[in-house]
Amino acid sequence: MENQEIPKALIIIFGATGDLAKRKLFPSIHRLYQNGKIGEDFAVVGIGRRSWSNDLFRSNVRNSLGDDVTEKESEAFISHFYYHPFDVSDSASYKSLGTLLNDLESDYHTEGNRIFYLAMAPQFFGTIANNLKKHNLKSDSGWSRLVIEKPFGHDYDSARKLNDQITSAFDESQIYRIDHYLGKEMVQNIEVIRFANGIFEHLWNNRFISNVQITSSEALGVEDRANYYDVSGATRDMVQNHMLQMVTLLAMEPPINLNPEEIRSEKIKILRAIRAVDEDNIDNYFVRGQYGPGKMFGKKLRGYQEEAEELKNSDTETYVAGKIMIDNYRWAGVPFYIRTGKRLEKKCTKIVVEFQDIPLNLYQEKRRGKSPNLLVINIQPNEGVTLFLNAKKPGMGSFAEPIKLSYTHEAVNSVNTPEAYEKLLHDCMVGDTTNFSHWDEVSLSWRFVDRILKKWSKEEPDFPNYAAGTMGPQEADDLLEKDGFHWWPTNNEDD
Ligand SMILES: NC(=O)C1=CN([C@@H]2O[C@H](COP(=O)(O)OP(=O)(O)OC[C@H]3O[C@@H](n4cnc5c(N)ncnc54)[C@H](OP(=O)(O)O)[C@@H]3O)[C@@H](O)[C@H]2O)C=CC1
Ligand SMILES: O=C1O[C@H](COP(=O)(O)O)[C@@H](O)[C@H](O)[C@H]1O
Repeated sequence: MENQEIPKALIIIFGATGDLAKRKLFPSIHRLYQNGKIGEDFAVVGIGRRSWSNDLFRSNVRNSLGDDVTEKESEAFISHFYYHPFDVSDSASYKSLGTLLNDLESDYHTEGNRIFYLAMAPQFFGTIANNLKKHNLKSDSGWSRLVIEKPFGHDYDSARKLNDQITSAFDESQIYRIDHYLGKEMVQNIEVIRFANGIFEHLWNNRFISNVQITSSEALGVEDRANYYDVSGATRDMVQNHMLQMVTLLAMEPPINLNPEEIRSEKIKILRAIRAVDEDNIDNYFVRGQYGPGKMFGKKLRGYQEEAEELKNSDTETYVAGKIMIDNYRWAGVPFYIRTGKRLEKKCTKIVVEFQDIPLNLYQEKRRGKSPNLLVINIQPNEGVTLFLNAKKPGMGSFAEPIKLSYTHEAVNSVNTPEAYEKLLHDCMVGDTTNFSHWDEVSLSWRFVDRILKKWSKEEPDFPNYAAGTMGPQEADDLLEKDGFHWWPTNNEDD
């Protein structure tokens, strides 16, 4: 990791007229500017095919910042933005891009530092990386970094091919593969909660933990991303990346220090230890679903197949739940349950660590139902940690009742935590690769989900199998019930 001086760089965004740039990248760069994380020594070059002028590009950047930012505040910021239209498959156009970058480099004193941010469909990644190399756009004087958006491939083979293309132009150390969950405040907090608290780390194993549950539910449906989503599905869209990343952070051994290489090496060991389930056995570990018509807040909702013409008769899964077993000394026998899906009851990402009961619980008979100790890490929409304990029920007699100790992040920090993209962009500018995915992680994750997808591709699912606005198909509940567990609720008010 490099030192944390105010970074100076040119940021070249391929796909600057697109949705991601508008919704996430421009506002994040603005927050970095507003908060003094970047100074005046930066410029952004936007690339797309649309024949926009610098002025039109700047006014789009300005609009992306929302109404809370005044014209005066935005003026200085947008003056750092330049637009350079061309088709990225037109090799000759990279020459003029090079000239523009050299000019801006001297105007903005960026010392040769360049971030090439590929906010475009993956089929362009190889072409762009090759042209950047061929036309010497990688800097000789400063550093050059390539930021790549998901999806990183469609399966292991295509990811491997994509990686070969990129690594023929950039070293692994220059490649920053974005997984925006790794930029979320409470996902980053997993390591701190585990490794800075004696009370947890000593219990963090199969002798004291009975199971771990990770839920990432979305109330939104497929929206206007039918083309992308229908070839992806929930497994490629969420499990291969975000969900498995959270599993590795929860399960990894303490690294010898906090260097990116050490953390990565521990995460990779977990991915290698995840049980590779036989094809015949996959139904005992993973279930899939697709939403049908339903209701949310009294409003009727369409089913997935009715959301767009091209989704008619689709057998793409919009929901996945699974049991992941990590066959190593620490975790043997402890299921890590994951579930994620669209058009569920509510937007919620949370982790529940369920501790085993004590060998002889004197209050067992007097308790209503099961109330094991739970550590809940709330990732969104609320950020915080809750520990569920049992204490005496106030009043006569001696009965135990569950109580909770809660820490809500916003209440303590009062300011909004930075957006995931804001942190990740800053990490990239200071050369911190900790929260980006290494090829070894990506490849092992693909190998894991490929087995599941291969099995599913051979069978016709009985879709739809859950109503929009519910928490998913019955099969997901059965998955835990047969192990003697149940999903802990996602009610945010219970956190
Ligand atoms: N949007 C999101 O929330 C998220 C997006 N992503 C990923 O980010 C990437 C971009 O997504 P998104 O912004 O939604 O996509 P959009 O379709 O909104 O934007 C695509 C961008 O690519 C440009 N483009 C397309 N073809 C060419 C070409 N031949 N030459 C030059 N520019 C071209 C378009 O510019 P023009 O039309 O002017 O040519 C546009 O700026 C994708 O990989 C997506 O999976 C990842 C996570 C979330
Ligand atoms: O990567 C993706 O993530 C979003 C969910 O992200 P979140 O930060 O809102 O939890 C998901 O909607 C999208 O389909 C997927 O591509």
